[in-house]
Amino acid sequence: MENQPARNLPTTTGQVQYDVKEGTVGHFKRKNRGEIQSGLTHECGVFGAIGTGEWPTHLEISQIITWGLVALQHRGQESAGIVTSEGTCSKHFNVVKGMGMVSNIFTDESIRKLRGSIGIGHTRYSTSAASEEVNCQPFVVHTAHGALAVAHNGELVNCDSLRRQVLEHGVGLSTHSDSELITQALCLNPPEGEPMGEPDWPARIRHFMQLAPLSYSLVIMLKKKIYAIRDPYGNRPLCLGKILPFNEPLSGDCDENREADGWVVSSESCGFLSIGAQYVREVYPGEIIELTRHGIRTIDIVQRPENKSQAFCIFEYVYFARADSIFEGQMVYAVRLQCGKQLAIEHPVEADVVSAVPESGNASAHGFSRQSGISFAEVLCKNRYVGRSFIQPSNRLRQLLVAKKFGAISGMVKGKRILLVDDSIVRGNTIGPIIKLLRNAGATEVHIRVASPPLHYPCYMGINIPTREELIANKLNPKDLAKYVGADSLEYLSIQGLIKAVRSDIKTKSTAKVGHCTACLTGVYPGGEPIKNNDLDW
Ligand SMILES: O=P(O)(O)OC[C@H]1O[C@H](OP(=O)(O)OP(=O)(O)O)[C@H](O)[C@@H]1O
Ligand SMILES: NC(=O)CC[C@H](N)C(=O)O
Ligand code: SF4
Ligand SMILES: [Mg+2]
Repeated sequence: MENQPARNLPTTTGQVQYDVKEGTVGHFKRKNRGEIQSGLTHECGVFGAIGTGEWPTHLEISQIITWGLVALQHRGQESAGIVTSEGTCSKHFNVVKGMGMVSNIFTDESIRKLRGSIGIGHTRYSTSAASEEVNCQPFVVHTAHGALAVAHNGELVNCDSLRRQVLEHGVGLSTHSDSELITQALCLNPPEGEPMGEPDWPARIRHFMQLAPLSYSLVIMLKKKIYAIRDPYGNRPLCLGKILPFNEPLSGDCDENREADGWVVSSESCGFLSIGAQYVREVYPGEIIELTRHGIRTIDIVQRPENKSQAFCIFEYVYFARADSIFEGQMVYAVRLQCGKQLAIEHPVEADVVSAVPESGNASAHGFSRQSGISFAEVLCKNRYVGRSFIQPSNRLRQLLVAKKFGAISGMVKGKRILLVDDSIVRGNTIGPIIKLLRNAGATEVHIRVASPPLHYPCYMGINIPTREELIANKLNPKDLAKYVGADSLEYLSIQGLIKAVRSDIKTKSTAKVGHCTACLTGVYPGGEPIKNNDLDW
């Protein structure tokens, strides 16, 4: 490992060097996570809100952020935090953070404590550093120019080398979190210096973005403003919403010039209507937006290296995002529907009923049903009180637990040939026990269709995709997997089919403006090849 080339920052050719070996930070990744999981675990959610006009604002900022985080709860359930500013003292922010779900941390009392006209929030699924109180976000640091709070979704691909750089500046870090590292890196003076000792935050942010190409969506709060930032590849989502005066209709087109009571910025738009906000647009890849009580403005759009494409995570469409969120001008639900239609074109089958593995498989199953003309029926009930991941010592117990998570609606199943759609197969823990359930309930045939291609490679950009060895597609081809899980047939959507479904309704066809990361499917990483290493701690 000592002999590895220096893994520093983007090279002049624009090649990103991914810190993939187990280093100081890597060692702490996934610490305390010995549980057996199914699926892809989620990523983080970030949220920010600001009142416009006179301060103190009449908006209930901390309540708005709490509801915003509740809507982003599916992105991370380990811990959450909110930091607010009253806009009067640059040394003091109000902070509430804790382990667990949003509704447990933010009680009426803690929401009251979070006074302010501006604030940011975070809900965490850890990818770098352990799931512990000390790593909860937003991170707050006190600089010579006042306090700074940062909430981060994503994972730095060059974390180790950036860490070394920051430490070389004499800065101490108190955790192994890449998000704390970002917070400290933002405090570095930009190379061009700063006028008269005043901080030039946009220059600092640009400097950080040049040091770290991937992967982040950030909300950064100062005493009186928020910066919303997406990495130049646009890998993680981030969008803008406008809080309209009470009683104004939220439907219809929204433009940035319409009068606003406040602004919100969020990983996903799914919670906007419930907080009285209207979806405006996405933050563009590389864009730095400043939100103040006077409104919003784009400060800069940091470009990618010339030969590199945009790389929005395609799995946001497949699985991570809530179906009622909007990305690239389209509803996630509509894309999943399209994936199901494409799947039916690629892998038709004779069956009596099309059904879904709830939740994420639902929309694709409806798409399959519409395309094939085979009617849709629910055949499984999901117990919402059984968690997504679980600790069990044996395969037998693990499989029994999956079975416990679902129940078969026998009346819909008995004597039927069932075509069952799921959004993804990762480790293969879920689908086998479900097939067994359906057969026990009297299904005569069970055919599996997967609305995404097989996963072959790990993700270095904020998603917990297991090691190659754990990914079932690296052990069994579709035919053998069908046999292994007890299906009559099993087929995946093709990579081209997924891309086609995702892009079919995107207005612009310009390849400079549209691009998706498919690295976990293809092994082609957005910034270039990662340094290969077998000790991946994923
Ligand atoms: O092959 P495996 O490793 O077993 O994982 C695949 C399953 O995990 C996910 O479901 P999950 O229950 O996490 O979430 P959902 O309710 O959103 O579908 C995904 O939707 C698949 O159903
Ligand atoms: N899933 C995420 O986006 C995690 C953000 C950050 N890397 C952390 O571990 O806290
Ligand atoms: S590797 Fe997969 S999960 Fe990770 S960002 Fe790319 S598409 Fe998303
Ligand atoms: Mg599922």
